Parts: sequence; structure tokens; C-alpha cells
Amino acid sequence: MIALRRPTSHISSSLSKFAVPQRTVIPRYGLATLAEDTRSDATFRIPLIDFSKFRSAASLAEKKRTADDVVNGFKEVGFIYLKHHGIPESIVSNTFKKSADFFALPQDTKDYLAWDDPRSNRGYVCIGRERVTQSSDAAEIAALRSKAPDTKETMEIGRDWDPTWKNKWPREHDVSDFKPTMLNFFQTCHELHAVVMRAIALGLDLDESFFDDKINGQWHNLRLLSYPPIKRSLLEKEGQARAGAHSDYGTLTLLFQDSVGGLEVQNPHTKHYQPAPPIPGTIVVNAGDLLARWSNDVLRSTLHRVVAPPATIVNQTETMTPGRQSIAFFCNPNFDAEISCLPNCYGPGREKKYASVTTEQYIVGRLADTYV
Ligand SMILES: O=C(O)CCC(=O)C(=O)O
Ligand SMILES: [Fe+2]
Repeated sequence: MIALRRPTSHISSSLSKFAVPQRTVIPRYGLATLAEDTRSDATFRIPLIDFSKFRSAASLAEKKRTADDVVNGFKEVGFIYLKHHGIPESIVSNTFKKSADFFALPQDTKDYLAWDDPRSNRGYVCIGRERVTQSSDAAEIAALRSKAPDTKETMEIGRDWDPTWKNKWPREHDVSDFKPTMLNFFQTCHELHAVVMRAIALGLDLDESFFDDKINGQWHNLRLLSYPPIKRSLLEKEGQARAGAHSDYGTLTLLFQDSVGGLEVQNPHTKHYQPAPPIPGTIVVNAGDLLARWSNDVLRSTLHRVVAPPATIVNQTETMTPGRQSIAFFCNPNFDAEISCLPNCYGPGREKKYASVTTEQYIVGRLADTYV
């Protein structure tokens, strides 16, 4: 359902004059647009885009076709799958392995590295400490956190050469090669972000290099996530999820999932949640709030959440859901970048919706609201 078009039995009138036997069904693939498909949950799909067509395009016109697909995906859904994205599978699997080794450490070893400041946004976050939500009301978030905390733990890593904020690395004898593995992954994701933003610039009819000098400072956040096995009955409680419904804050999120599943994306048109299952060889990419704001909401920052894995993975009669691992790379513009409406995203009939804000003002404010 995600990438393939459904067949339909509709035969266009221009074909009817030909000798088509009465009961022949001519399948039509790929004719409905993404915009049409997303209007209904039955046909909702997250587009799957072959990104090698952008990287190795023989002409600007060919490049622009993939760029248009990327932008169209963010306009209609806010989420896309990328295949042939250029990050070798060995790098992804090794990063997952080091992440698993980290979360397997004793609790007090992890607590020693505790996250302690939203301006730094680095370190270990134990289960129940973050409650992602769209609310910015402190009392409401505190109530949600105690009633239905997120059932996940995370490790947050920022750019390593920051003069003010230091990453919190486990000791080498706790997890060998953790730091070089994460820094290599960080750099690799940074480079992919820069290329996808070039595609977005082109798809918005801006100069391809428009974002280059606004996103080169690597103010990103690499988040390792671990969702421990949990009783199904706990996940099915009112308002409870592995990660509650939220949007992300930055430009784009590059999301790497294991094979367990449970990620759901809100269909922006029907407001119903739809699964975004792991597809081998792909990554999920979603637009964040700053990109939506930058583009005057031309590009969508779509709500998503992580719930119990589908019943094909866990039998409904089982009482435990399996543990799940994922890695989110939250990409940000430079912290001093002024996020004010992009040149092509306003005009007569489309007024500017947002005041200009720096990345830092926006992100630090959001993070301060969601953690205790
Ligand atoms: O674990 C996932 O698949 C999604 C995590 C997520 O959306 C987040 O951390 O912002
Ligand atoms: Fe998210």
C-alpha cells in the first residue's frame, strides 16, 4: 500500500471504442496523483523515492523531476521514504549495534551521563523523562507525563566540537568504539541532509544552493532510541504510546527503524493515523516545524507517534510487545539562521503566517517545554 498504486477496473472512455472483451480488466497503475490518493485513508500512501535519480541525474531536468517528487511528498504528506539514499547498510547496522550495546549498560552507568540542559540537548534520557506532545502548556505536559509517559529511553548527541556544550560519551570499556561510530554516522547524515535540502530548494524553484550556507554548521541532534519490551495492556491504555503524537522541530528528520514497526503518521487530510512500516533498504524522512515555518506551511510538519507493533509481528494474545530500536537524526539549520518566509512561499493570496525567528530561539524553547 505504501509505494504501489492500487489497480482499478476503470476503463477510460477513449479506450471503449477499441475491441476490449467485456470482462477484461485493464489495471491502471500510477495515474492518480499523490494529492488525490491522500484524500482517503484507503489510498493513503507515503511516496517512496529513488534518490539515486537526484544524485546521478544526467540533466537538470531529470534532477528537477526527483526534486519535484520530494517537495510534493512533503507538501501532501510531510513524510517520504528514500531508497538508494547513499548511506551504506554496514554503517547503519553498525550504528544500531553500538546503540544496543549502550542501552544494555547498567542503569547507573547510563544515569551518570544524564541529559541536563535543553541548550545542550546532549546525554541520556531515561524512561518517562520526555513527553513529546504538541502542547506547550507546562501543567498540561506534566499531567500527561504522569498519566501516560513515553515508554522509551534515548541518548542524545550533538556536534562534537561545540565550544560550550560537550557530548556525554560512555567510557571505552563500557562500549568500545561508541564515539567514532556515532561521529561517523553524524557526519554521514549531515551530508545526506545537505543533499536533500538541495532537492527541496530545486523543488521549490529556488537556487539549488539556497540552503547551503544556512545549514552547514551541523547544529543537528543524533538521537538513539530504545523502546524496551512492554506489556501490551500498558501500551493500549488511553493516551499511552511508545512515543506520543508529536511533530519534530527542525528542517528534516532522517529516521532509521528496525524491523519491529509501530511508527504511525497522521494523514493530514483525514487526521487518522496510518502505519509507516519499516521498508528494508529505505529510510523515512519527515519535514519538521522549522521547515514548515520557513516555507509558510507549503511543506508539512506532520504529526506522528509510535504505538504497539502490528498484530502480524505480535499475536494479539501475547502479553508482551517486543523491544524496538530506532535512530532519529534531527537536522537543524544553523542556530543563528533567521527563519523567515522563503521567497517563493508567499504572495498575493498567501500571506506570511509567521514572524521571523532564529533556529536557536525556536528549538531551545521547544525542548525546554518537553523535558523535566
Ligand atoms: O522511533 C521512531 O520511529 C520515531 C521517533 C520519533 O518520532 C522521535 O523521536 O521524534
Ligand atoms: Fe518524531
